[in-house]
Amino acid sequence: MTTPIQVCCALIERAGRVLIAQRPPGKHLALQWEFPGGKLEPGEDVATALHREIQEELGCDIKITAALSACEHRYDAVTIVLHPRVAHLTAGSSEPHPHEHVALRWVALAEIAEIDLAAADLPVLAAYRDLRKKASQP
Ligand SMILES: Nc1nc2c([nH]c(=O)n2[C@H]2C[C@H](O)[C@@H](COP(=O)(O)OP(=O)(O)OP(=O)(O)O)O2)c(=O)[nH]1
Repeated sequence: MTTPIQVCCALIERAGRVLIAQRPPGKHLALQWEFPGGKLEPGEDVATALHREIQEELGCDIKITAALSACEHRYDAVTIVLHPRVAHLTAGSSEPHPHEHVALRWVALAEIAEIDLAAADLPVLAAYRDLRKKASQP
């Protein structure tokens, strides 16, 4: 069995919505939607990798506000361990632009079920829904 690839991703929140990005054609999971992020480089921790990836992919700066549990997912060709973080854009950040994705969308949780999300992201989404539900309870 091959060693899993460590991948970080950010659930960037704004005004009750979360940013999702559509993967380019010709890559693994072509045209599916994901949370922006990417592979950790050797020796990198999740936060460092995520700040780097978000700068490279979207040209913006984030502040991480919460960590969700890591989830392992086995695709046919590769196994990944996804390390999700909840975040928001910093006050001085540029607007996100899709440098490496086909498209970006800010989606409400109520509409995200309709989106063709990468399979590894489904448990991430469930954990995020729980977090938001707990936060809204008195
Ligand atoms: N960034 C990201 N990758 C995800 C998510 N869900 C999911 O299954 N993946 C998979 C897709 C890829 O197989 C892997 C991440 O690889 P990537 O291709 O985005 O990584 P990278 O940005 O470092 O790109 P590259 O150097 O391989 O071109 O994790 C997600 O929400 N965000």
